[in-house]
Amino acid sequence: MASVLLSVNQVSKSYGARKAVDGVSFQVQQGQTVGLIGPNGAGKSTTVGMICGLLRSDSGGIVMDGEAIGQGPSEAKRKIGFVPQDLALYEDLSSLENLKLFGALYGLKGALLKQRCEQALALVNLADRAHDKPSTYSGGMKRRLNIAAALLHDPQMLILDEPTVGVDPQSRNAIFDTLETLKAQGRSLIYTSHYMEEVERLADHIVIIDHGKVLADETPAALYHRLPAQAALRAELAAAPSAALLSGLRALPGVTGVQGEGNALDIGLADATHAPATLAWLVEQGVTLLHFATAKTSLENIFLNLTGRSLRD
Ligand SMILES: Nc1ncnc2c1ncn2[C@@H]1O[C@H](COP(=O)(O)OP(=O)(O)OP(=O)(O)O)[C@@H](O)[C@H]1O
Repeated sequence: MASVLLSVNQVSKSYGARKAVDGVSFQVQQGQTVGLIGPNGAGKSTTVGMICGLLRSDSGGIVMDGEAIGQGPSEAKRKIGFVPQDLALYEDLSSLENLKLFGALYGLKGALLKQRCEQALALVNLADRAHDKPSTYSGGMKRRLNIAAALLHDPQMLILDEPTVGVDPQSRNAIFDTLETLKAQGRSLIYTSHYMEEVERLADHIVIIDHGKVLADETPAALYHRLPAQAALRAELAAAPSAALLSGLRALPGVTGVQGEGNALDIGLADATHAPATLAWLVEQGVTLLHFATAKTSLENIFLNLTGRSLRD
């Protein structure tokens, strides 16, 4: 069984009277990828800021690989690489020179510094642009350079705060490819997002946070099981469904909800295996189906389900 690498224990932090993080606890296992998801202002950045030791918590504690994260430099902090939302880059220097500066801050020098810079640039697919200035980069390329900078000291865990904000879809895929490679290398990852599909793509575990509190801390599969409908059957009928048809549908096994609008029917199913019998029942009732499709319910709905609000406005 994997061992615990990071343990966040009941941490809280207020800014003046505003409680930004309120008793947050979760763990990250060795090699695990955790997606920290919540709407704007939920407390994600404050939480990762405390994990990296950039912000001091008011109460609670954080333990990285057996050592408490505190103030000042420590071995525990060196095991973490942090990719903030914005990183100050020297626009007059090339990317390689920027990385050399960052590496020097970690005490790297000589052949090792050169090797780490080259490895990091190759990993984020910027080797061919190493001698260009970041000012000539797209938003996505700058973000990838940020990731390279966080990897120079070879951290066990990489923490990324909203790595895809302001990034075009192609660069977003490149960032995910990089994260997949890091994951395959056995590194632990934490990344924050307010897009469930992004979190689902890579995370072994999802921590949902809202108003500074953890609402769920589970595998994606376990979260799916919390949804009342895990699949949807959408059908377009030749005529608008009658009230009797709608109530008959609602009584069928596996049907968790039915909505009719005009000639369209949206049927929630506990899982997709109930789709054939539901369709057969409709045909038995003499309904003419013009079109139908099944779809997996999006995990995006889980936030709505937990809070009654959607993840984004
Ligand atoms: N330096 C600060 N001073 C005062 N309030 C702050 C500060 N930083 C964050 N906050 C407040 O704390 C709460 C949590 O903010 P935080 O940035 O941690 O959330 P977030 O989930 O990362 O949101 P976002 O996705 O918008 O970055 C918000 O209400 C925010 O306004």
